[in-house]
Amino acid sequence: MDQTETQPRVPDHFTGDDFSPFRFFTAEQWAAFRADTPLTLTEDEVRRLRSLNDPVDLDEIRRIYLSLSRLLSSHVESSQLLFKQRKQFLSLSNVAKTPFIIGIAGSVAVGKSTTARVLTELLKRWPSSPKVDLITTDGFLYPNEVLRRENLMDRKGFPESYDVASVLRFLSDIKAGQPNVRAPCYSHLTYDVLPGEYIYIDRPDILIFEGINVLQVRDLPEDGKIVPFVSDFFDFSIYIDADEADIHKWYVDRFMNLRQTAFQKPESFFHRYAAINETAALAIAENLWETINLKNLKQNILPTRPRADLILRKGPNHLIEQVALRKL
Ligand SMILES: Nc1ncnc2c1ncn2[C@@H]1O[C@H](COP(=O)(O)OP(=O)(O)O)[C@@H](O)[C@H]1O
Ligand SMILES: CC(C)(COP(=O)(O)O)[C@@H](O)C(=O)NCCC(=O)O
Repeated sequence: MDQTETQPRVPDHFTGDDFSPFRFFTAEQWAAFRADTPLTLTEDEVRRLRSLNDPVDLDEIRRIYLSLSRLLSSHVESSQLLFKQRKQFLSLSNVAKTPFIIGIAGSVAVGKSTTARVLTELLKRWPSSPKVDLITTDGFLYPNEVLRRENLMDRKGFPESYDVASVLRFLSDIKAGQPNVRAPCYSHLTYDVLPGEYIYIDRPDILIFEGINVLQVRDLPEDGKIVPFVSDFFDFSIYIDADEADIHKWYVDRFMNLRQTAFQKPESFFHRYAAINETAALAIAENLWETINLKNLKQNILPTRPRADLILRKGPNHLIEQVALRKL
């Protein structure tokens, strides 16, 4: 039996009732919360920040992202105040600054990278000019060599394909205020972790941590050992949501589009799919979606949606139509 059939049904948070832990807004209602937040990005900059096939434009920044930026600003301010008060309470003088960590979760191909890059730029442009860094979790995937050895190549993106201990070490060092904490890098072109390549994160004010499984809850070890979850390190979390049929279409469209671009490069892992005919390529994309990414969405990603502080729900055209904000 397909394992997904045994999973509990995920409640649909967009039917919102009095008992829901979320408040629900249409994109238009949400846009009003922007108040006097200034627009600090240009159309050209947004074009450069968005991923292939993502139509996000300045209207979407005005409608959705400025209110989100304002909300995040109040969360960051409150957490800085709490940090100061806690320092006074404990009579501490020399404590390292703790970065505010924002987790961004959602399916493969839902547009997490665009949201993460747009938010990084908007937050950097706050009047306080905070240092904002962005890390994607794909760098923490095991290298293909290990995945092949463990027979996990068709489980890429599933919890067992990540070096979770490394993720936890990274986040714990970041939260401890360590300087130059390194994170490994991933290439979508070679479809592998880049050996010996790292990005160094040096005491940012805000870290955006983006990846499909960042809200995952793991099984507790039977030996009673205490293990943190990745999301224990988050101060705020966002889940990017859309209908399964829409994400499926975006994944397949992007794959077909990549055939004309990235796959043309000889070093692309998918180079062989640039040469085959369209029908055969379509069948490959459908198969990758069905057997890996959809399975992962149903089994591991969608069940984490209710754990987010904010859910951004997209319509078929990739634009955000509804926003759900966790009640305090
Ligand atoms: N095979 C690929 N070759 C090149 N780029 C890719 C490939 N697959 C995905 N990407 C790019 O990698 C980024 C991350 O994609 P993904 O993990 O699906 O998350 P999301 O679409 O939610 O940002 C996107 O910018 C996407 O365009
Ligand atoms: C690398 C990914 C698992 C995404 O990882 P993330 O950045 O969210 O950690 C995904 O893009 C992927 O490669 N999925 C495997 C199936 C496929 O090739 O689409």
